[in-house]
Amino acid sequence: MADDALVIDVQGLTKRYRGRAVVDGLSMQVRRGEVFGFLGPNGSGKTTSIRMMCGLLTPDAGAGQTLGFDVVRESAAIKRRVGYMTQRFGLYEDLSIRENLDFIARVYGLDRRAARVDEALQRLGLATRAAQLAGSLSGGWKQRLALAGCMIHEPQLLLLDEPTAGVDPGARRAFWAEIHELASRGITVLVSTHYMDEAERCHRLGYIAYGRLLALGTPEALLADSGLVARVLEGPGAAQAAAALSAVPAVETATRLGDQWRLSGVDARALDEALAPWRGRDGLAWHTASPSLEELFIHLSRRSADNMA
Ligand SMILES: Nc1ncnc2c1ncn2[C@@H]1O[C@H](COP(=O)(O)OP(=O)(O)OP(=O)(O)O)[C@@H](O)[C@H]1O
Repeated sequence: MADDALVIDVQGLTKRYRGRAVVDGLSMQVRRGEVFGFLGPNGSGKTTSIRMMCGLLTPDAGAGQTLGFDVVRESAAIKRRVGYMTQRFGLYEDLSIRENLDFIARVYGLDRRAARVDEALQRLGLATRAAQLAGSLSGGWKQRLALAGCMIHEPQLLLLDEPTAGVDPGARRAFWAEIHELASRGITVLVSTHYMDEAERCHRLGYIAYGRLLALGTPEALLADSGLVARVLEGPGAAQAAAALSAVPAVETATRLGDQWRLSGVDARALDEALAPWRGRDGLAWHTASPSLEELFIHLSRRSADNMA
């Protein structure tokens, strides 16, 4: 497969449960080696979308290919080439680290089992602790072991469903360094997340709400296209001003960050007009700032709720 080959190319994927479309007409493409993130409120259809694209769930309508195979007719071939990690990690706590990896290798019916397990242990830096029970590992190490487990059959596509829930920032950084290392070797990664620090590490993001893909692009492009602006308020009067301004329609979010407050919205003029009467009151000062992904996320959530109302 060429470097710029499309690993995922789907059109109109739809899934219905009890007559309700939980994913409605999903069309998208993902290139080889891309780290693609799905964002969206709880229950918006992220997991269902990922599962349909990876042969784990049959769509009720739509068509397309993943890794060159038909998502409806050749789902078994796709499944064999996919590594899937859910937030529960799926480890056996009362088996050792080596036994967990060996078990997964057996389930996949792999050849060279012992060698593959040894390679995974070396890669993880866990060779000397191979006999330790998985249940005794810290959250960060459990996560790395789970990642090693879902890579043992050398999949070309990796699915990560909220992979860093409950893992500390240091372990998260190490995990993401590993994800990008895999991507640089040509492995494509689909990740669903509620964490903005994970979202900003993706090459591209898709925002899903009510089963529809409402925005798609790089984090930078999504922020630029949103038209959002932000203002940071400082000084003793900041809390009082932010409390009053949060009722102004142009203010979409008012967020406290320690002693500072951030306001965001799409109408820069209305935002500044609302702020103007507060200048200098109680030493209040403010400056412009780039909008954050969190502010973008809230903006998109509100907009989609308004459109669906
Ligand atoms: N097997 C099923 N039967 C019936 N409804 C389902 C089934 N699987 C998912 N759903 C519903 O489909 C909708 C989308 O679920 P999905 O798990 O794809 O959302 P999500 O965006 O991944 O959510 P979260 O962020 O909470 O993980 C939800 O309303 C869910 O209850």
